[in-house]
Amino acid sequence: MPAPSADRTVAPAPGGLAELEARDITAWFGDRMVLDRVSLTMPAGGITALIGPSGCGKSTFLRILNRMHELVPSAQLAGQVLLDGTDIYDPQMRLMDARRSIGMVFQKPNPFPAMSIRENVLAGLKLTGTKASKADKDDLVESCLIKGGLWNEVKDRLDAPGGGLSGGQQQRLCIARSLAIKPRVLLMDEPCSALDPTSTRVIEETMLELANEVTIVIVTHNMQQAARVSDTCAFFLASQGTPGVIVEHGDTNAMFTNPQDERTADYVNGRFG
Ligand SMILES: Nc1ncnc2c1ncn2[C@@H]1O[C@H](COP(=O)(O)OP(=O)(O)OP(=O)(O)O)[C@@H](O)[C@H]1O
Repeated sequence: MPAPSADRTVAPAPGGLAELEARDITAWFGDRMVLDRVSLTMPAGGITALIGPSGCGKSTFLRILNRMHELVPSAQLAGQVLLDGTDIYDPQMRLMDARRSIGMVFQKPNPFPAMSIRENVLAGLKLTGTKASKADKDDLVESCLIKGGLWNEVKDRLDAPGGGLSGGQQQRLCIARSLAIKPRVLLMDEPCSALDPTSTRVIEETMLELANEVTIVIVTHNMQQAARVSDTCAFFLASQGTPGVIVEHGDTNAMFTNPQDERTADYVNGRFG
């Protein structure tokens, strides 16, 4: 269980909770279009789940939301991603600022294995050139590990290597590391798919607590997980080699109990995918 957020919490990011809006996102790898004019608003302080069968473009869409798509040499993109109204692709916006505001947690936990737990949490400060006193760093390590739901398990061994933790603990360490640079949005690409049910439950509880201070977008193949954690949901589909589109989006409860599109009903009820 994540420790209850007591006296010390991660201070809200400057600017507070942020809405993320994707407008008319079209994406290509080489000549191949993989997303076709996808628009989606991800509400501030909410958890939005991206669901859909394999290959429909969910991860590509997620990576576009913090400018990771452009790391692939053949990748191209059209459209806008607005963080509280500011386009993260605007030439005035520095790449570092976009990535700093919009953090990412990956499918496979990727702590720096030889670095200590403490150094892992603080790694983002180094990368972003942020200076902090020893006392501030101690506070930050503690508050981020509390928020990541890991503090109680590691508080007596902060100098032990991050690679010595279990898979679930490593993933929570990665969440704590992301929080240390105070992102306004946290993107999570199947964060529990490599974890056992107990670790999955702890991460889900952590997410529900974090949503008070950071907007969350999660890609998941697990329909129960989408139903448990998300407030809103978007169903992606790429039928027969066509680019991915959003077939339906909206309130998660409504999409699971009363989907408007037959294809959504078939997918959420496990009839394909
Ligand atoms: N680096 C890449 N180079 C070329 N094509 C890619 C690359 N990454 C993804 N694709 C293609 O883009 C399409 C969308 O892939 P993407 O990984 O976004 O789908 P997904 O819905 O996240 O799938 P999954 O659920 O299996 O992770 C797929 O057809 C995939 O083959």
